[in-house]
Amino acid sequence: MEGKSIIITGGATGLGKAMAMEFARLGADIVIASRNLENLEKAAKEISTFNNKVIVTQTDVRSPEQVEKMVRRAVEENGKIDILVNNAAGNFRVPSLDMSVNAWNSVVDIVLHGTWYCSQEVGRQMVFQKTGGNILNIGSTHVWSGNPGTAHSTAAKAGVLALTKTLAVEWAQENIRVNLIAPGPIEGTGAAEQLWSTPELEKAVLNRIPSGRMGTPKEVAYLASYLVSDYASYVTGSSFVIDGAGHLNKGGV
Ligand SMILES: CCC/C=C/C(=O)SCCNC(=O)CCNC(=O)[C@H](O)C(C)(C)COP(=O)([O-])OP(=O)([O-])OC[C@H]1O[C@@H](n2cnc3c(N)ncnc32)[C@H](O)[C@@H]1OP(=O)([O-])[O-]
Ligand SMILES: NC(=O)C1=CN([C@@H]2O[C@H](COP(=O)(O)OP(=O)(O)OC[C@H]3O[C@@H](n4cnc5c(N)ncnc54)[C@H](OP(=O)(O)O)[C@@H]3O)[C@@H](O)[C@H]2O)C=CC1
Repeated sequence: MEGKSIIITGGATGLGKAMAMEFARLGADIVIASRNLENLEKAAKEISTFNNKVIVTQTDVRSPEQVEKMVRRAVEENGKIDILVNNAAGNFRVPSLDMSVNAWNSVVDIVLHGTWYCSQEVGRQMVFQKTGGNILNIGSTHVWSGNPGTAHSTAAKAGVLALTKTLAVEWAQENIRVNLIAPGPIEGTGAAEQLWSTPELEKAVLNRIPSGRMGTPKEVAYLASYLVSDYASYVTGSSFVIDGAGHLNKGGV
């Protein structure tokens, strides 16, 4: 990944930071973008221990104007963009019958609209550069299993999966690959705080995973590294589940 210029939204925490660290270890220049500047600066310090360039940009992916600024900044600093990881997301548990309009909009705006704004802006830049490139979206296994209590996130992630396939076909001639990683529960991340914050919830989540444990952020980062690298040069329009077989039926009666 030497010399590659990579934007990771939500790159200051959880899976985003783990991917940023791994891409940096492999030699890439990193731009991390999210809302909390303090988190961004703290993460940048850690990511720059690999002697690569790390830029932070305070960006709310729900704003097309802020996304445009983020892309302009990345191009000014690094001269180009090779890879975009659409990782930023919001999620919380709320019964569907009680969900407010704002609660629905807030999550769908971050997950689906934010992914679209970033993809379109970066896609335009990659076409302008005539370099090709690739986009990696972070989805969720909930798209296939459903997940009571997170209708907003699950529906938005399904939109992201459909967008992945559509853009992969539309932009294949531009040599832009578009893929998706669908993680199951990963330990020590924002999802843990939002979705299994009590011991009872955590136990219920663990119970559904045949491998008997949650994944780690590093395991997701290793898969991401493969997908954005040239080892995956013929892989596009695909989704990759990483969940210890959690989306499959465990068997038994
Ligand atoms: C296997 C896992 C799969 C996927 C995992 C992940 O994605 S993990 C990723 C995990 N990481 C993250 O999620 C990190 C980022 N997450 C966040 O920043 C926030 O959770 C956010 C998504 C609410 C966005 O913030 P914001 O400042 O834009 O929003 P705001 O504060 O203005 O609220 C907007 C509306 O939502 C309402 N509402 C909020 N919480 C709850 C609740 N618990 N209950 C009910 N409702 C709730 C709130 O009341 C308001 O509606 P109202 O009252 O006006 O009708
Ligand atoms: N961890 C898990 O078990 C799973 C995670 N996923 C997916 O993995 C990805 C990472 O999740 P995880 O690491 O758990 O969670 P985190 O909460 O650690 O990461 C979410 C990141 O998104 C950023 N973000 C949220 N809203 C916005 C916004 N409006 N604009 C820009 N950035 C924003 C947050 O930063 P800030 O608040 O500062 O903006 C934060 O850094 C998400 O796409 C999630 O849906 C999917 C399945 C399982």
